[in-house]
Amino acid sequence: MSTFIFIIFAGAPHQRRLCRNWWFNAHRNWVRVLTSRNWWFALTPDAFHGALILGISKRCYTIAGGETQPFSLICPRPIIKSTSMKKLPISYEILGSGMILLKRYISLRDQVDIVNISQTWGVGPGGFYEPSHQSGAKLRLQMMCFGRNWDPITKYKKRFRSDGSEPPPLPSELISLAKTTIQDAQAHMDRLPSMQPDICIVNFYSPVYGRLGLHQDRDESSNSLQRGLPVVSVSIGDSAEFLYGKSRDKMKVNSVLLESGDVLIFGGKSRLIYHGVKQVFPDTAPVQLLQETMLRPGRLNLTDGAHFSRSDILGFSISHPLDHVYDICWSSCFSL
Ligand SMILES: O=C(O)CCC(=O)C(=O)O
Ligand SMILES: [Fe+2]
Repeated sequence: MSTFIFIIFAGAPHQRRLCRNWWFNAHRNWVRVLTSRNWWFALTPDAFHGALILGISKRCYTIAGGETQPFSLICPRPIIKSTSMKKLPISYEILGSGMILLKRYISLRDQVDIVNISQTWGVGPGGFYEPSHQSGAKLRLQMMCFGRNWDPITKYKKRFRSDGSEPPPLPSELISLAKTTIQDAQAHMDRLPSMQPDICIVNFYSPVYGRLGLHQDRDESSNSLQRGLPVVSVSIGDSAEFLYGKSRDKMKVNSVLLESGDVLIFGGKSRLIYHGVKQVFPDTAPVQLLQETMLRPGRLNLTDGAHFSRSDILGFSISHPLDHVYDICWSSCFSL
């Protein structure tokens, strides 16, 4: 179910966009005061000083919490606007040492499979939920984990979530995808270690409202971080503006567009880059993907990583010029 709001913003296109972004930000704490089957009235005292907003309740765009149903990636709806899948070939862009963006790397077929896998597990125990920061503020996304539980407060410390659920096992398709992607990336760049994933964080961002602040992925084992074992980040659905940089300084970060089917890898010297999602652009998902999956408006991101490295498991740490070769052997042990 989704929520459609009809509000007309006047002005030049950039003013309308600013206004719309502001409105979505200001209304994340909607208060529903009256509902019927298809209509509801929401009071928004924070932004409009008590103005009454009229909406039609269908729920795909529901961005505030309070739902009792598990969050579903699927939402049947007419596809009004969307982009058709570009017939451009796969290409790559090196964004830094150990950081590479593979454009259009994942085929439509595989994107559909990834949505279906995420949906199947996402509605079950250990599925999507809205995580909170220590302050109590909610992250502006839905999240679930495969393989190992991570959340912004307990990090990897707790095996079970506060609702008692355990993360589902990491699907073999996601393991193979991460490993193959790294192998392909290694053909284009040096100093990118191989990686055997044991964790995948799945995020879903609503358009306009969804975002993720600048952060480092640094809760994995110290061996994994020291060895720069890469993170493999897969984007599906609406496009996003992704920020990355050496520090949290917003003035110094770089920005790149992540589109459906793109894979971003950061390992080696870039393993601890600051990164975040600034915004998700509505109606930018490929129309074929929406037709085949009925994916709700927004962006799905899967971040695969290695919480443990080979050294953690073998109980010693190797630092050797041939580390790269060891890593390949180690990965092949797992793929047998
Ligand atoms: O959605 C993305 O592209 C980034 C996700 C991310 O950084 C994370 O889950 O740690
Ligand atoms: Fe991250």
